Amino acid sequence: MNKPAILALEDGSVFHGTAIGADGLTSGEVVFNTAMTGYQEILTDPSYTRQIVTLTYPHIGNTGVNAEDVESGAIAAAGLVIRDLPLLASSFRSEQSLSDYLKGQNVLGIADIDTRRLTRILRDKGAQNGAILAGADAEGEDAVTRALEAAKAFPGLKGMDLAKVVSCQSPYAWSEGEWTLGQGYADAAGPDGKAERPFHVVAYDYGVKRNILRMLASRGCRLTVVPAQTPASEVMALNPDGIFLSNGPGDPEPCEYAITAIRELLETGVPVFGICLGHQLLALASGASSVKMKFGHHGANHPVQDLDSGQVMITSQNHGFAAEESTLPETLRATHRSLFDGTLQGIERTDRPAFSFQGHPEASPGPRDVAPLFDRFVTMMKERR
Ligand SMILES: NC(=O)CC[C@H](N)C(=O)O
Repeated sequence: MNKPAILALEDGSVFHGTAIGADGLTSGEVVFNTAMTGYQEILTDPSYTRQIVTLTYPHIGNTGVNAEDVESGAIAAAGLVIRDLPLLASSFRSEQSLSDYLKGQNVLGIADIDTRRLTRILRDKGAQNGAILAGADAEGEDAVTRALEAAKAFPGLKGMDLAKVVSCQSPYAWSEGEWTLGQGYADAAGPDGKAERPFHVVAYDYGVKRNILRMLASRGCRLTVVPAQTPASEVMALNPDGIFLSNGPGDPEPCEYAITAIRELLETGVPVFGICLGHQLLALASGASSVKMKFGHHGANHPVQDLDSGQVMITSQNHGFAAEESTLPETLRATHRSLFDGTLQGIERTDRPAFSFQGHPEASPGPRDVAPLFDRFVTMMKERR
């Protein structure tokens, strides 16, 4: 039997639907993602911590879920909102239904609501704080009032430091990702899987997605992943060839520990590469400012222009904050811009081997246009030798 669920937004909007995950209450910032594929990667992307994600593609769950397509150890999103959950999951890779997956991880989901109406609200008014009530909690005369109260009680992501909350507790080595791509290997040895990977990269885990680590490993990087609050001195003691700044949830501005460490690391001249939150943190550490966007970028087909070559790339995106181009200091140069709204998508330091990208070059929802950015990082490490 179908169980009821309610989604409420801080603006007073209420949606009645069906519970497809765990019972109970969840709150967070409600955002919409326009990708047609990749719901499992989206749910497990740590950048979605404290966000309730609605997917604009109407049928979600068609291919079930499997143990391979996760970007982290567990679902990170605070809840899922969809139009329609198919009755049957059909794929040779499917191990579980989306509904059982949500329930097994105690994550709430709501289906059978008008996600187009919801998305219009989020586009017009901006991302909204919201709440889902599901199961017995969504019953009773006061259920709507309770949902609205929970939506209004969520403090919002502005000012929220979540990178250190989702980060790993202690350093670990990462080697998954077959070393197949040429750029990384020392001149004599090919990527035969026997030679030692030539570059040691220390990767800050602000909420890192696993495919980023695989992309680096497949280019000949040995990785040491370190907690978000690791001081610069400890990173330098590991003798890195390069430093990677990961994606992650929340507002970059309160991450003082990261901004301070990055500032110190930039002084050493070791190559630095940042993605998404890591990009925003590189900007802040270099003296630029960040802003909260109206509804952000969450999708898999966003056109981004390389300002040097003029080339337009189709990119995967997931961010609600942005480094502001008008605040870039002399030492930072804009390298990429979104063709949707003109916001900054890439920067490089003019005085240091450091660059970053706002979108997700590791995601491959079809297009792989931005993957060469990883090669650029490897080339930088090679050149520094
Ligand atoms: N994917 C990310 O790293 C997101 C960065 C940041 N939390 C934002 O929303 O802008």
